[in-house]
Formats: sequence, structure tokens, C-alpha cells
Amino acid sequence: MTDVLDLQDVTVRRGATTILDGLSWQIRDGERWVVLGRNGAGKTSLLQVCSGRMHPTSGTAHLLGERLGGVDVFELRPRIGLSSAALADRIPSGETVLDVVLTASYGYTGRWRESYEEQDEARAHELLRAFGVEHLAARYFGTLSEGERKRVQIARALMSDPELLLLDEPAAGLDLGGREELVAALAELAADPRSPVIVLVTHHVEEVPPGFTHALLLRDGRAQAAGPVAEVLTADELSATFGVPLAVQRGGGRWAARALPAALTGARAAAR
Ligand SMILES: Nc1ncnc2c1ncn2[C@@H]1O[C@H](COP(=O)(O)OP(=O)(O)OP(=O)(O)O)[C@@H](O)[C@H]1O
Repeated sequence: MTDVLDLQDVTVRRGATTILDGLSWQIRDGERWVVLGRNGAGKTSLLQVCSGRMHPTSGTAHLLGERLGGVDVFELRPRIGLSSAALADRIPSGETVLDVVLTASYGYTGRWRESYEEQDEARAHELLRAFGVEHLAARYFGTLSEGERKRVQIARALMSDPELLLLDEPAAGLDLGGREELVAALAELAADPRSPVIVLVTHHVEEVPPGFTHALLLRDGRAQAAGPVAEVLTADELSATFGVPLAVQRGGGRWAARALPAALTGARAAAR
């Protein structure tokens, strides 16, 4: 079986900064991954590589069986859904919610847009409904709350029926209720066998939806740990990743982490 994603010894350098440092990572069909790491660990850069938007300085990246550098990325990108703050920033605030979702398919079906328009619209509505924001279809994107925007962005990322869905901090900026609703929506997505392979970047284990199968912990551009969630989301591995001694609990398919008493004073600095 071909890996959905296969990174071999991937290094990304920008000037004197090594952003990803000899990272090897494989994702197989049906897997749902969460990527955790401190600020600056390289998570967003990793998703840039995984979406074909950034090329490794050295090493090889195969996305959906195609080698990055040896394939037309414009053919590859519609097969990969991406939701990120950088992409959201590029959406004109005066665009309607329906168009925000619809336009994601244009690059893929643009040539046949006339004959597929109705079908595209029906799909966009269906996705907005799935994420509880169909009632906002006619609203301008710029008038939405942060939580509403996040849902629309995920609907947009799914519009081209991607084989790989990359979500960069989809819960950032949400209030507690909004976060819980999003986690529930992602758990539902994860449980659906028709869903694409999912990679979710987050800072918080509390945001790992039930049903996510694997975790990658990034530290300084390297894999601190990677594998099934139960083996990776441990107190030891998370403490090493975040540079603070942590207690980790699992219950009801969810995770929670807190610093051990007195751990905060100086421990983070010492772990650097
Ligand atoms: N073009 C660039 N030139 C130089 N350094 C860069 C460039 N892009 C990213 N970096 C650096 O690479 C490191 C990783 O950045 P990245 O955004 O991938 O981290 P992250 O894990 O997503 O961080 P955060 O959790 O804060 O969003 C950071 O130190 C960042 O400053």
C-alpha cells in the first residue's frame, strides 16, 4: 500500500535557521494524526511541506504517491485540503461564505465550471450544513465570528474532496463552547470512513478529538516521538516536547495535561 505521506530525512533551512531537521514521517490511509509542539517547533512549516507549498532543502517528500519536486504542484494541491490562518487571511472580507467554500473547487473543476456549478453549490451547502454554518451561506466572510470562520475554513478545505486534510490550529481563538463544538465535529469527521486522512496541528492535548489514531510530537524541527496516540501522548514524551514536567490524563476519549506542582518555576528554562 502506498503511503499517503512519506517524508524521508526532510530538512528545511531558511538562512541560518534550521526549521525542520532530518524529519522522517509516514502516514497511511485511514489514519488521523495530531501534531503537537511548542511555539516555533516547526508545525506550520511541516504542513507547508505536506501541502506542497514548501520544498525541503534536503531529503525527499512524497505526497499522495507523488514526489514533491517531480510533480506539478498545481495538480497535487486540489487533492490536499488545507485550513490555516495564513490562507484565511487571504480570503477577501467581502466574499460570501458560499463563495469562500465554492472557490476552493475552482482550481480543480474550473474548466467545467458551467456544467458542474449546480453540483458544486449543492456540495458547498452540504459541507456548510455538516459544520453547522449553512445559515451563514449568504453572509460576508469578514462579518463572521472566529468560531464561524474556522468552521467555514474546514468546509472550504473539504470542498475539493481531498485525499489528505491538513488543519493548522483550527481551534485557535475559539471560546470553550466553540472549541468543544469543533472537537465534536472533528471527532465525527474522524469516525467517518469516507473522510480523508487528517492531520491536525494544535498546541493543546485538550483539542485532540476522540478517534484520532496517531500523534507526532515536534521539538526543534525533529520528531520527539511519533506513533499511536496511546504510546506518544504520555507524560514523559509531552514533558520533553514542551519543556515542562506535565501530568497527563486520558478519559472519555479526550486528553488533559497540567504542569506538575512547582514545575513551572524555572523548569521550562532548564529544559531548553
Ligand atoms: N522564512 C523563514 N525564515 C526564517 N525563519 C523562519 C521562516 N519561516 C519560519 N521560520 C522559523 O522557523 C521556526 C518554525 O516556524 P513554524 O511557524 O513552522 O513553527 P510553529 O511550530 O508552527 O510555531 P507556532 O506554534 O508558534 O505557530 C520559527 O522559529 C520561525 O521563526
